[in-house]
Amino acid sequence: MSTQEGSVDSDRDISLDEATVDFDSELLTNLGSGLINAILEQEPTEVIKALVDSGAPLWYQDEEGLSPLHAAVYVEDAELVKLLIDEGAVWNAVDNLQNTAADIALSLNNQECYTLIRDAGIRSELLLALLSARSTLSSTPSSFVIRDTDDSAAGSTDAFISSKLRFTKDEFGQEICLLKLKDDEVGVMMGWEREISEFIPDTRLCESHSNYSQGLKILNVGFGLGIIDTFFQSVAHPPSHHVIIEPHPDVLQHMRDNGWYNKTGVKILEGRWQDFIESEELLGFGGFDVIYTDTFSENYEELRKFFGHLPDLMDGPESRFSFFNGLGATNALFYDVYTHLSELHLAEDGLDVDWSDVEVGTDESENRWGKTREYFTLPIYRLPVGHMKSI
Ligand SMILES: C[S@@+](CC[C@H](N)C(=O)[O-])C[C@H]1O[C@@H](n2cnc3c(N)ncnc32)[C@H](O)[C@@H]1O
Repeated sequence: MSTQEGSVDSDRDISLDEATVDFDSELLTNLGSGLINAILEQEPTEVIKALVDSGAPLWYQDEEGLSPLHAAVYVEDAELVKLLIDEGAVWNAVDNLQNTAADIALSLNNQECYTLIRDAGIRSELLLALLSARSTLSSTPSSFVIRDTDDSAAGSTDAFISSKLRFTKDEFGQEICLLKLKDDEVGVMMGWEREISEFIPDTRLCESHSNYSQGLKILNVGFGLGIIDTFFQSVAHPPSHHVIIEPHPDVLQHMRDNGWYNKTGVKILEGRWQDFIESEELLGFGGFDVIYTDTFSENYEELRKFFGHLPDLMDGPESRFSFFNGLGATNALFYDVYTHLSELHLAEDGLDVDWSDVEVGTDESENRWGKTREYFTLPIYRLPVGHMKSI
């Protein structure tokens, strides 16, 4: 066969392949839109099931981003929602307005549909966490929490630590810390979080502890603006030991400039928590009464690893643990799934969690923090306080 003949044959192969792909995608589009229409027209469940069995794709989304699951929620058919989930519907697909099917259920005040989808999300994320712990599973479209592939300074610790930070004051005189990201600056720690931090040390973590009057042993991971550490220092009975783990050179310099290295009882461990977690330098304190962590640039997988070290770090059943519960906080469903996921994972590590709702989205603060609050757009912050389960 000549080279020329060969290229004619391969050209024909390519166009045959293209024709097959076109045919397949047209078929799938027809099946997908047929399924969505059948759901919206409230055809009997058996008809819908037959369409799914004959290959109608549950992942299909029409021009408006509507999926079969969105459609089932629009017609408020909980039985169908369950069927589609059991058949593999994508629980976290968003339409063109960025609404998941569960968001639609919330807006319709349909608790049953919402809970079915939320629980599917929790199951899916739990499974992915398990698989990811056992293998080198990479991110999948249905995982939003377990693996975060953001390698910018906002999502990667390495990039974050080598980025420049700017400590400044905003127009209202509040101290803020900004991180340079390409042409933009992102808030690493913003004043609005004070509302959350203020709530933590006195009431939840410190005052009710039986060692409070003799000075608690406190561990904080991630100094940031030092809001939480300042609160820990300002309680009526200051900590006997106050360990702060912080890796960023600009933050460490800021701590130096503000006298943190000279405070009584304060020990600064320069590095990441991963560098110290099994070290004598940290474990030598012999168990902490209060532990808090908020590392900004790490994903849930890292937080989950930190949870696993808590039994070694906590002094006993009276010790308390809290963390900045901010992952998934741009969407009510994702935040709910993430909150449940962390509760289940903490339970595996032997901790019970009490949750308190803190209002952070008053109209005034909404305008006040504008773009800098884009990573937490919900009106309610769910504050966790964990205790070791007593045996
Ligand atoms: C959002 S700020 C913490 C804010 C703090 N809770 C406050 O009250 O101001 C996050 C901090 O975590 C630090 N950080 C990031 N990765 C870390 C890691 N692996 N170990 C310890 N600290 C880390 C950052 O340098 C930053 O100072």
